[in-house]
Formats: sequence, structure tokens, C-alpha cells
Amino acid sequence: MKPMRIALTKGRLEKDTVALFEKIGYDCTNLKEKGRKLILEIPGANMEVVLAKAADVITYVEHGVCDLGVVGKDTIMENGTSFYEMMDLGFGRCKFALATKRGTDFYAGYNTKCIATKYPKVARTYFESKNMDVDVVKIEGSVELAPLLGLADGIVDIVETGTTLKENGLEVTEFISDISARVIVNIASLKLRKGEIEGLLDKIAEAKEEKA
Ligand SMILES: Nc1ncnc2c1ncn2[C@@H]1O[C@H](COP(=O)(O)OP(=O)(O)OP(=O)(O)O)[C@@H](O)[C@H]1O
Ligand SMILES: O=P(O)(O)OC[C@H]1O[C@H](OP(=O)(O)OP(=O)(O)O)[C@H](O)[C@@H]1O
Repeated sequence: MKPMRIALTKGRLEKDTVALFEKIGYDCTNLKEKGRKLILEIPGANMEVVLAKAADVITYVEHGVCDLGVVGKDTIMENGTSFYEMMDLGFGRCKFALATKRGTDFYAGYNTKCIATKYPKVARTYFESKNMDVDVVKIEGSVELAPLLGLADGIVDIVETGTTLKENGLEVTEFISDISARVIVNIASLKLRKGEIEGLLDKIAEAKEEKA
């Protein structure tokens, strides 16, 4: 049987995911000493780990070249369509929020508001739910700059500690939703490798409880 392939989000979610796998008892030496290698075998487990950017984790799982993925709920809300979201891992916790310059009233005036964000779908869906027409501008990072430079009235972005907003004279106007890391599974894989995948999900659930 070919190895089960798991796509992990590189960056902020990486350390906690590796810690979880170690708790399960998997040998993560290859993952911890990966260098520039992107596909890492888990010895003795018929599993390999693929390290990818968040949105690409979804692409690989949707196309079935990876059976499972670990990805933030933010990325799922922005990019996800056809896969199963199976479990909340409880780490990578942060929030989506609407933020504006401190002391300004986002809703004041009758002009169409402009929102800068890395997450245009999330922003559009949020304002549609409020029946509010907004212009959305896609920004690739350091989104906090947009209202400071006068490009946008507000941002829809991830807030964790609130430090980035605070240090740039912005504040949360509205909370949108909670975010945390999730396990996603390819639709065909769940049928074809049901026992194996359910076994792994049970182990993850157990290790997760242990952590609490
Ligand atoms: N403070 C935070 N800022 C951003 N993401 C966070 C934060 N805390 C947890 N996360 C989670 O970590 C995931 C990965 O974030 P990370 O910043 O490593 O990659 P990224 O958003 O793709 O940025 P980059 O383009 O810099 O790689 C996010 O999708 C989100 O689910
Ligand atoms: O509330 P805080 O703890 O300050 O964290 C929130 C910040 O972290 C993220 O940015 P990231 O560091 O991923 O960089 P980016 O702006 O280039 O996406 C996010 O977009 C905020 O800017």
C-alpha cells in the first residue's frame, strides 16, 4: 500500500503539528531536521509529510495527491470547497476581525466603505451577511498599512495578541469568527482508506486530549 500522505501548513502551525505527531509516537526526526526537504517520511508508519503553504495544502488535498491536511480555518473559509473538515486541533488559535484606525467610526457617513484584506472572500461574505455593499481590495501582507496609508476604511484580518493593531494605531471594531487549525481529508481517500484514516484521527484525538 502506498504511504498515506499528509500535507502540513508550513510556518506558524508547523511546530504544534509536529509536537502532536510526536505525542502520538511518530518518529519526527526527519521533520525536525528537514533542511530544505519538502517531503518527509515518517519511519515505521507508512506515512509521509508534505510541507506546503496554507492555500496549497487545500489544493493538494482537494486534488487527492495528499490524503489529509492540517490547515487553518481562515484558509478553509477563504479557499475551501470540496473536502471533509474532520477535526479542530485546538492550536493556531486566533480570530478574524474588522479593524479600523483607533477612535474612528467605521460606519459614519454614506460613502461605500473600502476594506483591505488578504481574505477577500471572507470579507465579502461578512459584509453580505450584514447587507452592506463594500469595496474589497486584496493585499498580500502587512494589511494594517492600508488604512494608515489612506487606501481603506478598515481591514479584515487575523488578530492573535492584538499587538500589530495596537502598535499601528488600529483597533478591533468587530469580531468576525474564531480560527484554529483543522484536519481536512480528501473525499475519495476517506472512502478508500477509511480504516487507516479513522485510526489516525483517533490517535490525533487521543493525543490532543492528553495535551489539555
Ligand atoms: N498571528 C497569526 N497570524 C497569522 N496566522 C496565524 C496567527 N496565529 C495563527 N495563525 C494561523 O497560522 C496559519 C499560517 O500562518 P503563517 O503566517 O505561517 O502563513 P501565511 O498566513 O500563509 O503567511 P506567509 O505568507 O507569511 O507564509 C494561518 O493560516 C492561521 O491559521
Ligand atoms: O495580533 P497579532 O499577534 O499581532 O498577530 C496578527 C498579525 O499576524 C499576522 O500577520 P503575519 O505575521 O502573518 O504577517 P503578514 O501581515 O505579512 O501576513 C496577521 O495578518 C496580523 O498582521
